[in-house]
Amino acid sequence: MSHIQIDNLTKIYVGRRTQPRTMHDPEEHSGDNVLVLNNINLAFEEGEMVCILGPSGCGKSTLLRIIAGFEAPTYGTVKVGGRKVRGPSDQSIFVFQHSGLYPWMTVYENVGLGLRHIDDEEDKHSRIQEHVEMVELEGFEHYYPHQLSGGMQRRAELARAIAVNPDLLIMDEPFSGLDFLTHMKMREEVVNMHEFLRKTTLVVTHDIDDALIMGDRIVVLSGRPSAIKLVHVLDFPRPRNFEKDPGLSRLRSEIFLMLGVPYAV
Ligand SMILES: Nc1ncnc2c1ncn2[C@@H]1O[C@H](COP(=O)(O)OP(=O)(O)OP(=O)(O)O)[C@@H](O)[C@H]1O
Repeated sequence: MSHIQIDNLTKIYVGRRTQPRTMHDPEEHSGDNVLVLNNINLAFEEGEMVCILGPSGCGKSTLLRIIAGFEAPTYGTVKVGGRKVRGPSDQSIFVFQHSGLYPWMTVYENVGLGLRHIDDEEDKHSRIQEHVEMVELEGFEHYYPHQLSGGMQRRAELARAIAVNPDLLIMDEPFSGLDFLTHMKMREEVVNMHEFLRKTTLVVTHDIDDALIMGDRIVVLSGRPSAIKLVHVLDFPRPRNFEKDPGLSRLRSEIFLMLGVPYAV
């Protein structure tokens, strides 16, 4: 059984109607309704990292929010671990596009947020510390988010997400807004962390290179209403390098082309 099973998923955002509905005016095209996801069928396996690409506004974030239980599908079902998703769960942790750290809490407190249920203070402390160290933030435990760089904030957020030991990690544009070098470093850290922890991880990204360097598989969505354009297993050896791997480089050009850019930059 797949870890995540998505069957016939359709999402329509319902807007204000300007005209009464008629027989020839199906719901998905009426009024200001927006058909975002159109009959998506996908399965994600336990422990794999899948990167989801697609043009802006095609519904990538919507898909993640539905899998995380923040939004309900209009039609179809999403199951995680064999159970139908009916709302957010502690086992599916969402890392947002922009820092979701609580500004009034220190790094230590933010990382410990999901561990409040642990009564044994020593155990709790060692779990927080272990995850702070995993993202190389030791020494910054008592800093507040505004005292950290953008990259450090993302690392703290990652530590907070992983500390609760979720079954599923969902990341929406995890590197957006980071400078180039921090982006590269964070990407490497996420890949290393995934190699080590093997959590099922879904990453939405605009960045084709990120998807090809990180993913065990990629899913490419078409423009809205989104349907699946490509599902591709990335069995290229790691660490991946476009210059040294002509197959990877060729696939990169194909995906650029698929997304409307006829030349890879
Ligand atoms: N709550 C909402 N109500 C109405 N429409 C929405 C809502 N959320 C998203 N949409 C619409 O759904 C479409 C898909 O949005 P979504 O954010 O999922 O796309 P995306 O592929 O993640 O975009 P981007 O890559 O630009 O972040 C957009 O047209 C957006 O306007």
